Amino acid sequence: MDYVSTRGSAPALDFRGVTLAGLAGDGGLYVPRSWPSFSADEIAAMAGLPYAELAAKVMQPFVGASIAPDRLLELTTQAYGRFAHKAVTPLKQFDETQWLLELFHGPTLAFKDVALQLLGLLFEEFLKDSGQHLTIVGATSGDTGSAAIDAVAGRDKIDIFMLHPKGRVSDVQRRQMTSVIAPNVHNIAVKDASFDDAQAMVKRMFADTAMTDRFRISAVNSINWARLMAQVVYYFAAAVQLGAPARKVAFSVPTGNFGDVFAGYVAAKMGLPIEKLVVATNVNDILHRALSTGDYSAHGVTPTDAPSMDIQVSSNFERLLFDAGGRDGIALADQMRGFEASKAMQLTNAQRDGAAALFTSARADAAQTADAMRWAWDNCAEVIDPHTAIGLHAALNTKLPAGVPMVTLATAHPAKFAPAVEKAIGETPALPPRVGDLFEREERYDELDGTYEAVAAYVAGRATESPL
Ligand SMILES: Cc1ncc(COP(=O)(O)O)c(C=O)c1O
Ligand SMILES: N[C@@H](CCOP(=O)(O)O)C(=O)O
Repeated sequence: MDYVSTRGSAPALDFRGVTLAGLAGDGGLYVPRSWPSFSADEIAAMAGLPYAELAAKVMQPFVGASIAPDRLLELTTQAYGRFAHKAVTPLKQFDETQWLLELFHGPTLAFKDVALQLLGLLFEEFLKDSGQHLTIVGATSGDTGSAAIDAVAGRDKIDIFMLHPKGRVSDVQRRQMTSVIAPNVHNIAVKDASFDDAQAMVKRMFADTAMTDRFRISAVNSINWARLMAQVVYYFAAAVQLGAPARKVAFSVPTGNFGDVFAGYVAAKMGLPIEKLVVATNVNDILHRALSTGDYSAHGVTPTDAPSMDIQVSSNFERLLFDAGGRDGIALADQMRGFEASKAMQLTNAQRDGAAALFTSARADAAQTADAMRWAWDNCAEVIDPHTAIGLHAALNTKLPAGVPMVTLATAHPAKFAPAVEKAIGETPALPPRVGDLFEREERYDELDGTYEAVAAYVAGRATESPL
């Protein structure tokens, strides 16, 4: 298996190469050259497998010769051994058609743990015996940061620099990052910035030879293919429990950077019978507008009760535009350069038609988000977080053929966003005991002006030089 860039000019790499590279050298994102697929019999045989075994089976075609099958199983067993639920991503039933896939049983209480617990181990696997040191630079609207820090804190050959927009993550999210006191963890609160600003700085660093000549820079955001690969697994886990391959299943996915829902697209490409993928956004609705009208234009970020989805420039949408639009990297590079300059672009007919075959979309404002939290509480005594509620709102408003179950991805534990949950349902969700003393821990982070120069100088002053 090798990987090509969505912008057509970076060299193709194997799995080890894309994992360590993060972003392609031409500014594009890596995707597999072709999609591996499973037969109906192979999918049927996945029913009942322990999660770690299923994960190794689904991911092996992407990993190829970079890791032997037995070793991959050891890594998935270690990664998912830290989850608080034996099923890792348990499925709950709401009613005859609506289901909830709980993805927040990892160490930092959000779906990011599913991929990042593994990615931390993959980095270590690929760095051992290499003499190289990795400088991870990431941007977070709250959840990626804590999950990535948990996954790499204390590792010898890795430094992590995590940028969050100051004041725009929840208190729990901030403390989960800033209370990890380890010599290789560097938290940066970027002043007067949105997640999009922070993400743009991270991408710029990958193209800055003054940095890349000295440091081996990599990514933990979903621009890194390995992140998405690990997220494909839970689509298989849920669908086979609900009767796949004999029965189609639909998924509603709270969406920001388009990584989670793109993993669903990959699962469909691999043969999983998915009826629809519902892209659920908050009022930062660029993806809903793009999928429903073809207009992909960023209107500025509005802070909401679902801060992790306060995103307007969705990195992984580029992967869909590439694949669904006919895989013309050179044309896409041109289109993306236009978008980067004007923050607006029109999808081509091929991109729109390619996307429409599987995706639909919906948007939830503040009142609709709160209504969905109340629906889950009143009808099922289930406390859900605002991000999950946006997915549930979309799920409840999507028409499906009879007999097709709808699975909403529960992307975060409600206690991460307790004030918004309490406002909606009058109940305050408690933090699970494993993070119980969070509010007593010391916090450590630096504040920086929101300029690329300030961030680059900060990283350069603390990172360890490493040859490529
Ligand atoms: C809780 C939560 N839900 C949903 C999302 C959106 O996921 P994605 O960015 O993969 O679309 C995020 C952040 O990415 C998140 O942290
Ligand atoms: N919602 C994310 C934003 C970054 O997305 P990623 O999936 O690309 O890492 C967050 O919580 O940080």
